[in-house]
Amino acid sequence: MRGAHLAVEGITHRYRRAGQPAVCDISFEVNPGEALALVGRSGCGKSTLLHIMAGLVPPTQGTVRIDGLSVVEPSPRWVVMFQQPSLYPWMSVAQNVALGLKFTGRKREIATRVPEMLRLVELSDYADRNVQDLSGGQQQRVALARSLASSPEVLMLDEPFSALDAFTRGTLQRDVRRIAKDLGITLVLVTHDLAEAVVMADRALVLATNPGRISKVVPIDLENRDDLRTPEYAEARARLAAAYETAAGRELESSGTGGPSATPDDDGLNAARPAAR
Ligand SMILES: Nc1ncnc2c1ncn2[C@@H]1O[C@H](COP(=O)(O)OP(=O)(O)OP(=O)(O)O)[C@@H](O)[C@H]1O
Repeated sequence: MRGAHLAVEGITHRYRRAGQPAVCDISFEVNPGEALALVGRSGCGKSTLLHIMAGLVPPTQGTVRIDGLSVVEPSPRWVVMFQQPSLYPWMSVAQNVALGLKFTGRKREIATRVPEMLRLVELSDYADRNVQDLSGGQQQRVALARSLASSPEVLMLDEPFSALDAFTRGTLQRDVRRIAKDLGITLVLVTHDLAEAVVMADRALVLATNPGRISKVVPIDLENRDDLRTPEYAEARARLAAAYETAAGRELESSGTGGPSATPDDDGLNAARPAAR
């Protein structure tokens, strides 16, 4: 597998024709194999942006390109995992993992790919179990194996671990990052959990609200993501928290409810929208 390059070019989206845009003039790129987090307060447009990037929602304006190809519909090359694993309860673990291959005409690969994917997510011993007998964390691992079976170049995650307990969440965060890095997959993660962004991402885009726009880009250069007690982790987390608060402060300001004043600090990203469409 190999990660794809992702280019988001001048995306604006309005759910209602005359309403305020949910996201406004957003441009950024993600490098092949990079892990990017989209963070920001509830309602800043993280999920809207991810759904547009996955081809689930057509944007009002702008383009998303994956390796130069315009995204206009979902594809097995770019897959999304949601908070709910959406498994078929009457099927076994292996049958659920095989579904993507079955629906995309790759039935012949099932015999080799499914055991391989189950090994990757450490569920080999559960292949024949009914998915209903699995814990929430194990079910998310099944969903992950199903997503990976079609050899995607981009894996998009929409708060996939938020329903899990802290320990299971921490293990899955590290495992998903490790698997994506091992396979070279480009990762895009939506989360409001700053610790999750620091553990999983190489870079975080912090969004401000009303309308959703990029407020700040925060690089997260951490050698060690297994030990969260290091000064490097604390420093990265503090930097991200400061950017998050600035974005939230601006949101308070622009909605006219007061709040801390903030200097514009968008790294020129929204202005630097590529001209090509
Ligand atoms: N289907 C929809 N129809 C109309 N408005 C919508 C729809 N989905 C989202 N919105 C609006 O678009 C804005 C952005 O919502 P979105 O769900 O993308 O934000 P978010 O940052 O992912 O929020 P959260 O963290 O709470 O999930 C919000 O104002 C929301 O009310």
